[in-house]
Amino acid sequence: MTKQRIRFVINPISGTGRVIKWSALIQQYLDSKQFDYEIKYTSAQGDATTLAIEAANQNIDIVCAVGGDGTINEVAQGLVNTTTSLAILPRGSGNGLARHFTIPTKPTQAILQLNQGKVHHMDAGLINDKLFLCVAGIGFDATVAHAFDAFGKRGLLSYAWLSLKAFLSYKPYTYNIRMDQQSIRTKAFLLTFANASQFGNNAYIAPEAHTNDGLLNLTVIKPFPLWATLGLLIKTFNKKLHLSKYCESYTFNTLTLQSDNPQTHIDGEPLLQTEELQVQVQPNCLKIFY
Ligand SMILES: Nc1ncnc2c1ncn2[C@@H]1O[C@H](COP(=O)(O)OP(=O)(O)OP(=O)(O)O)[C@@H](O)[C@H]1O
Repeated sequence: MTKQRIRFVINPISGTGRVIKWSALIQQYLDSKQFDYEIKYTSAQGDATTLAIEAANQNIDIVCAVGGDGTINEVAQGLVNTTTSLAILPRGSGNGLARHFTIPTKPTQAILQLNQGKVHHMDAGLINDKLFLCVAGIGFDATVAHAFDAFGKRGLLSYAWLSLKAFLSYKPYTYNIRMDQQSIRTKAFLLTFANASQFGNNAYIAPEAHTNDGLLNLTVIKPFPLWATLGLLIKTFNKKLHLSKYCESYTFNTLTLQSDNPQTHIDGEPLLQTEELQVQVQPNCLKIFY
């Protein structure tokens, strides 16, 4: 059997909490009969893309992103439309894409799962020419992503605190959307463009989204009364959000959106945009190994 070559691209600053000794764990648990591997570390933003492009040029079979959705996104940027597959060892705060593919969040189990991995094909999304793999959006979640970025302190507690603070003063915007053949004008609490089903932490914003259907999903959460908040949260974690009367769900190939809201996010990373948003699916553009 020919061995597969894996390049691990580790973002040493991803995640919070204890330091994980990836190199020792990979040596111990990755099946050396199946794989030859090398480990590279990022030292700045953008490095993961450079390391992934280099690996694809060397026909390395798999580049495994070790980090959060930001690192995965950077690796994927280097692998789209190549024969090299993306793999994931999750080490972020939300791990939306990894959880979508039921990749374990425990390091040892995630490495052991690589030993059973197979290649699958997936779509991605483009939002104003920037790649997203999991979700991108505008509205409340983007406001929180911007606040989180500016806050400086990471972790779930900071995220929960900033979400609560933003929620108490949030004013919904009006959006003009042109989606394939359909036009919608709507006020919304948030709009999410989803390739995969969740934001991270098993918060299913688009429970019906599939990464291999050649389509993106749009979830529109309409403004809702305060008393409906708990029910919406419960539905989000129970994969039932699409059944709420405050939620509208669509699938699309291409979409343009105009609004006065300048704050968007891509896979949870904040993005400021002034022009209109253009979102489109990139069908079957990436191989993923899990
Ligand atoms: N060595 C480095 N030093 C500082 N920043 C880095 C380094 N390597 C990568 N980065 C940047 O770190 C950012 C955050 O990475 P990542 O998303 O993996 O972690 P996270 O923020 O902890 O996870 P999550 O997105 O799930 O919250 C990325 O935008 C990446 O460009």
